[in-house]
Amino acid sequence: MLQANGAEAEEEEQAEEDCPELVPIETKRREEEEKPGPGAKIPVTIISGYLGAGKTTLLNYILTEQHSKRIAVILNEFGEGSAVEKSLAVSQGGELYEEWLELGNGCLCCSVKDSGLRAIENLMQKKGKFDYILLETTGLADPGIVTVVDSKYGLKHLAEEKAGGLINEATRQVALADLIIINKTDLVPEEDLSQLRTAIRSINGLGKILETQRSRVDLSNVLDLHAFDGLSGISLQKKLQYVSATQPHLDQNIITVTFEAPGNAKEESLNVFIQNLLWEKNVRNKDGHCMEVIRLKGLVSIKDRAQQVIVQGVHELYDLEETPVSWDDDAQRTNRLVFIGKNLDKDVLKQLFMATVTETGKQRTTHSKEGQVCP
Ligand SMILES: Nc1nc2c(ncn2[C@@H]2O[C@H](COP(=O)(O)OP(=O)(O)OP(=O)(O)O)[C@@H](O)[C@H]2O)c(=O)[nH]1
Ligand SMILES: [Zn+2]
Repeated sequence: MLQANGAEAEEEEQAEEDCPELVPIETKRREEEEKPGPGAKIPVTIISGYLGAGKTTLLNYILTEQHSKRIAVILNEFGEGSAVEKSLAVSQGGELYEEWLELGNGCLCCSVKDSGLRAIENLMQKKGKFDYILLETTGLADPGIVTVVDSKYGLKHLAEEKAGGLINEATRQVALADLIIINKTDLVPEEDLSQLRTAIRSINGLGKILETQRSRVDLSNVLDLHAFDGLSGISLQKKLQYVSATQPHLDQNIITVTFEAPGNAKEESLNVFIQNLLWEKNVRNKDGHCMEVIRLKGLVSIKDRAQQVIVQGVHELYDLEETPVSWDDDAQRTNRLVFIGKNLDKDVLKQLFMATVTETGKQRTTHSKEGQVCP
């Protein structure tokens, strides 16, 4: 997770291989901004989107808009060469600071892992505390993702075909998003907008969709994308309940599926289940195609744990996080999971989950056909 976490800060130094954890912000928060919930975590929002969709416009809007939040912004502009100069702007009490840092090319989790993370750490130490960190990027990202889609070219980008049946970048960005901003609505008639909306919703049944001009969005929608989740398992439970399963729309075949399975999950087995999906990629649908999960989100009940646990997954990265919310009584204990990805089959996933993860299930170790390995 890309969030500051006091306990992990020291380990971070040694565990260079692991994905990043930001340094702790031990300074006291301003009282009027004191929020409930555990520790001083800084939400990281990542702004992705196709070239020219309006990411910079959104960042500029956020930085110039009146708000009482202290926000650090890292611009991850496109450029040539193996190391690209990134502009880093910091809005603090209305003033704007700028810095430059070097991030290696490649997907965000790798970039942030090395120099990017260090730059953020330095920044935090130098400038003190921030309420939010925003990153603009076109690559892979951690939870807290805003994707800006161009009204005029969005459909075309979503339909782009990639060699070898790979998922195109635009679809991936929409699939990963917690918030999808359909920007430049001034450029297209309602009919086109409606088509784009349908295509986006068919890919991602979980994220919120907003429509804007000049990326002018209510900031409360952009900041704190996951604070809600972390503070209240109950709210997430409600939210997940209303997630719509989707039907494939464009050729990309990325859909959202969701299921609920009552009972307790065995933590060990849950990890194996998730790792088979995200790491081994050896879970097949009824046609024998390997499922490819881009985004995973859920609220689970883990055996011997009083609190509700949130599952967050983005590509190979995933994370189980305890919420402050307890299960009221045992009858209420249930697991609700949402998957966004390719070749997904709800029935197969649910059966596998019930058979291998929940307490009552019969033991079954793997779901892959023998001798066949998923790519
Ligand atoms: N017509 C119209 N143009 C817009 C809107 N929002 C942004 N633009 C324009 O679109 C262009 C690209 O916007 P940027 O914010 O630079 O897009 P970006 O996603 O940061 O682009 P890259 O960093 O190159 O990927 C600029 O010329 C903006 O002025 C909008 O709502 N309507
Ligand atoms: Zn990576």
